[in-house]
Amino acid sequence: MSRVTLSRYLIEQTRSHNTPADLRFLIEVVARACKEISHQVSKGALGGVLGSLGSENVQGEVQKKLDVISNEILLEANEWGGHLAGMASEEMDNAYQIPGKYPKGAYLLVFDPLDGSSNIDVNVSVGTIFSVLRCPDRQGETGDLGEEAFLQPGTQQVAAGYAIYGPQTMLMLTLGDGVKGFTLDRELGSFVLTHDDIKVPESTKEFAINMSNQRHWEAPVQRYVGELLAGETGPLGRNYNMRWIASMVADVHRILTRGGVFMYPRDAREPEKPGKLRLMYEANPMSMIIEQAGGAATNGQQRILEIEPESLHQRVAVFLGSKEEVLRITAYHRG
Ligand SMILES: O=P(O)(O)OC[C@H]1O[C@](O)(COP(=O)(O)O)[C@@H](O)[C@@H]1O
Ligand SMILES: [Mg+2]
Ligand SMILES: [Mg+2]
Repeated sequence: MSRVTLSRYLIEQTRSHNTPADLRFLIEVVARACKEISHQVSKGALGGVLGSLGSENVQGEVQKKLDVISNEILLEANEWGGHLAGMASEEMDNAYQIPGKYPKGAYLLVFDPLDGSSNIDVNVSVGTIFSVLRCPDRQGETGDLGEEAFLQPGTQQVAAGYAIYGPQTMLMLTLGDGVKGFTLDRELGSFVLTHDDIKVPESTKEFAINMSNQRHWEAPVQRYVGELLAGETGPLGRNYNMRWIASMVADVHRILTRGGVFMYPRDAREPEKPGKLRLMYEANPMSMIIEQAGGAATNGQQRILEIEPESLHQRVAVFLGSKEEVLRITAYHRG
Protein backbone atom coordinates (compact mmCIF):
# COMPACT_ATOMS: atom_id res chain seq x y z
CA MET A 1 0.00 0.00 0.00
CA SER A 2 1.46 3.36 -0.97
CA ARG A 3 1.89 5.85 1.85
CA VAL A 4 0.02 9.11 1.84
CA THR A 5 2.22 11.83 3.27
CA LEU A 6 0.84 15.12 4.59
CA SER A 7 2.18 16.84 1.45
CA ARG A 8 0.42 14.35 -0.83
CA TYR A 9 -2.81 14.73 1.14
CA LEU A 10 -2.64 18.53 0.90
CA ILE A 11 -1.95 18.41 -2.85
CA GLU A 12 -5.01 16.16 -3.24
CA GLN A 13 -7.08 18.63 -1.24
CA THR A 14 -5.97 21.45 -3.52
CA ARG A 15 -7.01 19.42 -6.55
CA SER A 16 -10.27 17.92 -5.37
CA HIS A 17 -11.56 20.31 -2.70
CA ASN A 18 -10.20 23.61 -3.97
CA THR A 19 -8.06 24.13 -0.89
CA PRO A 20 -6.12 27.29 -1.78
CA ALA A 21 -2.44 26.65 -2.56
CA ASP A 22 -1.28 29.25 -0.04
CA LEU A 23 -3.25 27.52 2.74
CA ARG A 24 -1.58 24.27 1.73
CA PHE A 25 1.87 25.86 2.00
CA LEU A 26 0.98 27.42 5.32
CA ILE A 27 0.01 24.02 6.78
CA GLU A 28 3.22 22.52 5.40
CA VAL A 29 5.27 25.21 7.14
CA VAL A 30 3.44 24.71 10.44
CA ALA A 31 4.00 20.94 10.15
CA ARG A 32 7.71 21.50 9.51
CA ALA A 33 7.92 23.71 12.60
CA CYS A 34 6.16 20.99 14.65
CA LYS A 35 8.77 18.47 13.50
CA GLU A 36 11.47 20.80 14.80
CA ILE A 37 9.64 21.30 18.12
CA SER A 38 9.23 17.53 18.41
CA HIS A 39 12.99 17.17 17.94
CA GLN A 40 13.74 19.79 20.60
CA VAL A 41 11.25 18.27 23.06
CA SER A 42 12.74 14.81 22.58
CA LYS A 43 16.23 16.00 23.56
CA GLY A 44 15.10 16.56 27.16
CA ALA A 45 17.90 16.90 29.67
CA LEU A 46 20.48 16.06 26.97
CA GLY A 47 19.67 19.27 25.09
CA GLY A 48 19.53 21.50 28.16
CA VAL A 49 15.96 22.45 27.17
CA LEU A 50 14.16 21.48 30.39
CA GLY A 51 13.25 23.82 33.24
CA SER A 52 11.94 27.35 33.49
CA LEU A 53 13.19 30.74 32.40
CA GLY A 54 13.04 33.63 34.85
CA SER A 55 10.25 35.22 32.78
CA GLU A 56 6.45 35.23 32.78
CA ASN A 57 4.05 35.44 29.84
CA VAL A 58 1.23 37.97 29.52
CA GLN A 59 -1.02 35.79 31.70
CA GLY A 60 1.49 35.75 34.56
CA GLU A 61 2.51 32.13 33.97
CA VAL A 62 6.15 31.14 34.39
CA GLN A 63 7.62 30.41 30.96
CA LYS A 64 9.41 27.12 30.43
CA LYS A 65 12.48 27.20 28.19
CA LEU A 66 10.61 25.03 25.71
CA ASP A 67 7.61 27.41 25.67
CA VAL A 68 9.90 30.12 24.36
CA ILE A 69 11.92 27.86 22.05
CA SER A 70 8.71 26.48 20.48
CA ASN A 71 7.30 29.98 20.04
CA GLU A 72 10.46 31.11 18.24
CA ILE A 73 10.47 28.05 15.98
CA LEU A 74 6.90 28.77 14.87
CA LEU A 75 7.56 32.48 14.38
CA GLU A 76 10.72 31.96 12.38
CA ALA A 77 9.28 29.22 10.18
CA ASN A 78 6.19 31.22 9.28
CA GLU A 79 7.60 34.71 8.99
CA TRP A 80 8.94 34.47 5.47
CA GLY A 81 6.43 32.11 3.87
CA GLY A 82 4.36 34.93 2.36
CA HIS A 83 1.06 33.27 3.30
CA LEU A 84 0.51 35.12 6.55
CA ALA A 85 -0.37 38.68 7.52
CA GLY A 86 0.19 38.07 11.20
CA MET A 87 0.53 35.69 14.11
CA ALA A 88 -0.60 35.62 17.73
CA SER A 89 0.52 33.27 20.46
CA GLU A 90 0.05 32.38 24.10
CA GLU A 91 3.63 33.47 24.66
CA MET A 92 3.37 36.96 23.10
CA ASP A 93 1.56 39.89 24.70
CA ASN A 94 0.48 41.38 21.38
CA ALA A 95 -0.28 40.24 17.85
CA TYR A 96 2.76 40.05 15.59
CA GLN A 97 2.51 41.66 12.18
CA ILE A 98 4.62 40.18 9.40
CA PRO A 99 7.01 42.97 8.42
CA GLY A 100 6.21 44.69 5.14
CA LYS A 101 3.22 46.29 3.59
CA TYR A 102 -0.08 45.26 5.16
CA PRO A 103 -1.70 42.93 4.30
CA LYS A 104 1.16 40.69 3.23
CA GLY A 105 -0.57 37.34 3.25
CA ALA A 106 -4.13 36.09 3.25
CA TYR A 107 -4.12 34.34 6.63
CA LEU A 108 -3.63 34.78 10.34
CA LEU A 109 -2.05 32.07 12.48
CA VAL A 110 -2.83 31.74 16.19
CA PHE A 111 -1.09 29.17 18.35
CA ASP A 112 -0.29 27.70 21.71
CA PRO A 113 3.31 26.77 20.92
CA LEU A 114 3.62 24.26 23.74
CA ASP A 115 0.52 23.05 25.50
CA GLY A 116 0.77 21.21 28.80
CA SER A 117 4.21 22.63 29.42
CA SER A 118 4.02 21.85 33.15
CA ASN A 119 4.42 18.23 31.99
CA ILE A 120 7.67 18.66 30.06
CA ASP A 121 10.02 18.09 32.95
CA VAL A 122 8.26 14.85 33.90
CA ASN A 123 8.35 13.41 30.36
CA VAL A 124 4.59 13.39 29.77
CA SER A 125 3.00 14.23 26.39
CA VAL A 126 2.83 17.88 25.36
CA GLY A 127 1.80 19.47 22.07
CA THR A 128 1.30 22.47 19.78
CA ILE A 129 -2.22 23.78 19.01
CA PHE A 130 -2.92 26.04 16.03
CA SER A 131 -5.78 27.85 14.34
CA VAL A 132 -5.86 29.50 10.90
CA LEU A 133 -8.14 32.47 10.18
CA ARG A 134 -8.53 34.62 7.08
CA CYS A 135 -7.03 38.06 7.41
CA PRO A 136 -9.89 40.56 7.07
CA ASP A 137 -9.76 42.18 3.67
CA ARG A 138 -8.27 45.64 4.08
CA GLN A 139 -6.59 45.82 0.70
CA GLY A 140 -4.91 49.14 0.10
CA GLU A 141 -4.54 50.04 3.76
CA THR A 142 -1.03 50.26 5.04
CA GLY A 143 -1.84 50.63 8.74
CA ASP A 144 -0.87 48.26 11.49
CA LEU A 145 -2.49 44.91 11.77
CA GLY A 146 -4.15 45.26 15.16
CA GLU A 147 -5.55 42.70 17.58
CA GLU A 148 -9.07 43.28 16.15
CA ALA A 149 -8.17 41.43 12.94
CA PHE A 150 -7.79 38.25 15.01
CA LEU A 151 -11.02 38.62 16.99
CA GLN A 152 -13.16 36.35 14.84
CA PRO A 153 -15.43 33.59 16.16
CA GLY A 154 -14.17 30.02 15.81
CA THR A 155 -16.70 29.34 13.04
CA GLN A 156 -14.41 31.48 10.83
CA GLN A 157 -11.42 29.15 11.19
CA VAL A 158 -10.33 27.74 7.83
CA ALA A 159 -8.10 25.12 9.42
CA ALA A 160 -7.16 23.92 12.87
CA GLY A 161 -4.91 21.26 14.26
CA TYR A 162 -2.49 20.12 16.87
CA ALA A 163 0.73 18.18 17.06
CA ILE A 164 1.18 15.83 20.00
CA TYR A 165 4.67 14.97 21.17
CA GLY A 166 4.18 11.63 22.91
CA PRO A 167 5.44 8.09 22.35
CA GLN A 168 4.73 8.98 18.72
CA THR A 169 4.61 12.47 17.27
CA MET A 170 1.30 12.98 15.48
CA LEU A 171 -0.36 15.83 13.64
CA MET A 172 -4.16 16.01 13.71
CA LEU A 173 -5.66 18.32 11.13
CA THR A 174 -8.99 19.61 9.92
CA LEU A 175 -9.56 21.78 6.88
CA GLY A 176 -13.28 21.83 7.64
CA ASP A 177 -13.98 18.48 6.00
CA GLY A 178 -13.41 15.88 8.73
CA VAL A 179 -10.30 15.14 10.77
CA LYS A 180 -7.19 13.33 9.58
CA GLY A 181 -4.34 12.01 11.71
CA PHE A 182 -0.73 11.83 10.53
CA THR A 183 2.11 10.05 12.33
CA LEU A 184 5.67 11.32 12.01
CA ASP A 185 7.83 8.73 10.28
CA ARG A 186 11.26 9.75 11.54
CA GLU A 187 13.09 7.65 8.93
CA LEU A 188 11.17 9.30 6.12
CA GLY A 189 11.12 12.70 7.83
CA SER A 190 7.45 13.07 6.88
CA PHE A 191 4.04 12.98 8.48
CA VAL A 192 2.19 9.96 7.07
CA LEU A 193 -1.61 9.58 7.04
CA THR A 194 -2.41 6.86 9.58
CA HIS A 195 -5.87 7.84 10.89
CA ASP A 196 -8.46 8.54 8.23
CA ASP A 197 -11.84 10.08 9.01
CA ILE A 198 -11.61 10.21 12.80
CA LYS A 199 -14.91 10.03 14.70
CA VAL A 200 -15.59 10.64 18.38
CA PRO A 201 -18.01 8.00 19.72
CA GLU A 202 -21.35 9.64 20.66
CA SER A 203 -21.48 8.14 24.13
CA THR A 204 -18.72 7.41 26.61
CA LYS A 205 -17.90 6.11 30.07
CA GLU A 206 -14.79 8.22 30.53
CA PHE A 207 -14.40 11.78 31.82
CA ALA A 208 -11.51 14.18 32.34
CA ILE A 209 -11.49 17.01 34.89
CA ASN A 210 -9.07 18.35 37.48
CA MET A 211 -10.88 16.99 40.56
CA SER A 212 -8.70 19.02 42.92
CA ASN A 213 -10.80 22.07 41.99
CA GLN A 214 -14.07 20.42 42.98
CA ARG A 215 -14.89 22.69 45.90
CA HIS A 216 -14.69 25.75 43.60
CA TRP A 217 -17.07 24.49 40.89
CA GLU A 218 -20.49 25.93 40.13
CA ALA A 219 -23.70 23.96 40.81
CA PRO A 220 -24.22 22.41 37.32
CA VAL A 221 -20.71 20.94 37.31
CA GLN A 222 -21.09 19.69 40.91
CA ARG A 223 -24.32 17.98 39.90
CA TYR A 224 -22.92 16.43 36.72
CA VAL A 225 -19.65 15.14 38.20
CA GLY A 226 -21.58 13.93 41.27
CA GLU A 227 -23.72 11.81 38.94
CA LEU A 228 -20.64 10.46 37.13
CA LEU A 229 -19.06 9.49 40.46
CA ALA A 230 -22.27 7.84 41.68
CA GLY A 231 -21.89 5.41 38.76
CA GLU A 232 -24.43 2.62 38.51
CA THR A 233 -25.98 3.62 41.83
CA GLY A 234 -26.81 7.12 40.49
CA PRO A 235 -29.22 8.55 37.89
CA LEU A 236 -26.90 7.76 34.93
CA GLY A 237 -27.00 4.07 35.87
CA ARG A 238 -23.48 3.16 34.80
CA ASN A 239 -19.92 3.38 36.04
CA TYR A 240 -17.50 5.97 34.63
CA ASN A 241 -13.70 5.98 34.58
CA MET A 242 -11.58 9.11 35.03
CA ARG A 243 -8.37 10.33 33.32
CA TRP A 244 -6.56 13.67 33.72
CA ILE A 245 -3.22 14.17 31.97
CA ALA A 246 -3.12 17.97 32.47
CA SER A 247 -2.07 18.49 28.85
CA MET A 248 -5.17 19.53 26.93
CA VAL A 249 -3.57 18.13 23.78
CA ALA A 250 -3.14 14.69 25.33
CA ASP A 251 -6.60 14.64 26.93
CA VAL A 252 -8.26 15.71 23.66
CA HIS A 253 -6.19 13.19 21.73
CA ARG A 254 -7.48 10.38 23.93
CA ILE A 255 -11.06 11.58 23.36
CA LEU A 256 -10.54 11.68 19.58
CA THR A 257 -9.18 8.17 19.75
CA ARG A 258 -11.69 6.45 22.03
CA GLY A 259 -14.27 9.00 23.18
CA GLY A 260 -14.74 10.77 26.49
CA VAL A 261 -15.67 14.15 27.87
CA PHE A 262 -13.15 16.86 28.80
CA MET A 263 -14.06 19.66 31.21
CA TYR A 264 -12.30 22.77 32.38
CA PRO A 265 -15.16 24.74 33.96
CA ARG A 266 -15.06 28.26 35.31
CA ASP A 267 -14.80 28.24 39.08
CA ALA A 268 -14.86 30.44 42.16
CA ARG A 269 -11.09 30.74 42.60
CA GLU A 270 -10.88 33.71 40.27
CA PRO A 271 -14.52 34.66 39.60
CA GLU A 272 -13.55 37.37 37.11
CA LYS A 273 -12.00 34.74 34.81
CA PRO A 274 -14.44 32.64 32.79
CA GLY A 275 -12.25 29.52 32.97
CA LYS A 276 -8.57 28.66 32.58
CA LEU A 277 -8.19 27.73 28.95
CA ARG A 278 -7.73 30.31 26.21
CA LEU A 279 -10.41 30.78 23.56
CA MET A 280 -8.36 31.75 20.53
CA TYR A 281 -5.55 29.18 20.60
CA GLU A 282 -6.82 26.34 22.81
CA ALA A 283 -10.62 26.14 22.88
CA ASN A 284 -11.42 27.26 19.31
CA PRO A 285 -9.04 24.96 17.39
CA MET A 286 -9.86 21.99 19.65
CA SER A 287 -13.61 22.67 19.30
CA MET A 288 -13.34 22.75 15.51
CA ILE A 289 -11.49 19.43 15.53
CA ILE A 290 -13.96 17.82 17.94
CA GLU A 291 -17.00 19.06 15.98
CA GLN A 292 -15.44 17.93 12.70
CA ALA A 293 -15.06 14.50 14.29
CA GLY A 294 -18.75 14.42 15.22
CA GLY A 295 -18.40 15.54 18.86
CA ALA A 296 -19.60 18.71 20.57
CA ALA A 297 -17.95 21.64 22.37
CA THR A 298 -19.66 24.27 24.55
CA ASN A 299 -18.83 26.67 27.38
CA GLY A 300 -21.88 25.35 29.24
CA GLN A 301 -24.15 27.91 27.61
CA GLN A 302 -23.34 28.03 23.91
CA ARG A 303 -21.19 26.49 21.17
CA ILE A 304 -17.61 27.60 21.78
CA LEU A 305 -17.19 28.23 18.04
CA GLU A 306 -19.94 30.89 18.14
CA ILE A 307 -18.41 33.00 20.92
CA GLU A 308 -17.48 36.50 19.68
CA PRO A 309 -13.97 37.05 21.04
CA GLU A 310 -13.21 40.27 22.88
CA SER A 311 -9.48 39.89 23.37
CA LEU A 312 -6.58 37.77 22.18
CA HIS A 313 -5.90 36.01 25.46
CA GLN A 314 -9.52 35.66 26.55
CA ARG A 315 -10.35 32.63 28.70
CA VAL A 316 -13.35 30.37 28.43
CA ALA A 317 -14.97 27.42 30.18
CA VAL A 318 -14.66 24.24 28.10
CA PHE A 319 -16.82 21.11 27.87
CA LEU A 320 -15.97 19.00 24.84
CA GLY A 321 -16.00 15.47 23.51
CA SER A 322 -18.67 12.81 23.12
CA LYS A 323 -21.94 14.50 22.14
CA GLU A 324 -24.26 12.81 24.62
CA GLU A 325 -22.27 13.95 27.66
CA VAL A 326 -21.52 17.47 26.38
CA LEU A 327 -25.22 18.00 25.68
CA ARG A 328 -26.10 16.71 29.16
CA ILE A 329 -23.78 19.08 31.00
CA THR A 330 -24.85 21.98 28.76
CA ALA A 331 -28.49 21.25 29.62
CA TYR A 332 -27.59 21.29 33.36
CA HIS A 333 -26.06 24.77 32.90
CA ARG A 334 -29.11 26.08 31.08
CA GLY A 335 -31.26 24.81 33.96
O1 LIG B 1 -2.91 22.50 36.04
P1 LIG B 1 -4.28 22.04 35.66
O2 LIG B 1 -5.37 22.72 36.42
O3 LIG B 1 -4.41 20.55 35.72
O4 LIG B 1 -4.51 22.51 34.16
C1 LIG B 1 -4.13 21.77 33.07
C2 LIG B 1 -4.51 22.49 31.83
O5 LIG B 1 -3.65 23.61 31.67
C3 LIG B 1 -2.98 23.55 30.44
O6 LIG B 1 -1.75 22.95 30.69
C4 LIG B 1 -2.77 24.93 29.89
O7 LIG B 1 -1.90 24.96 28.79
P2 LIG B 1 -0.42 25.63 28.77
O8 LIG B 1 0.57 24.63 29.26
O9 LIG B 1 -0.27 25.93 27.31
O10 LIG B 1 -0.48 26.87 29.62
C5 LIG B 1 -3.84 22.61 29.58
O11 LIG B 1 -3.07 21.95 28.64
C6 LIG B 1 -4.38 21.65 30.61
O12 LIG B 1 -5.62 21.11 30.25
MG1 LIG C 1 -2.12 25.33 26.52
MG1 LIG D 1 1.28 26.72 26.17
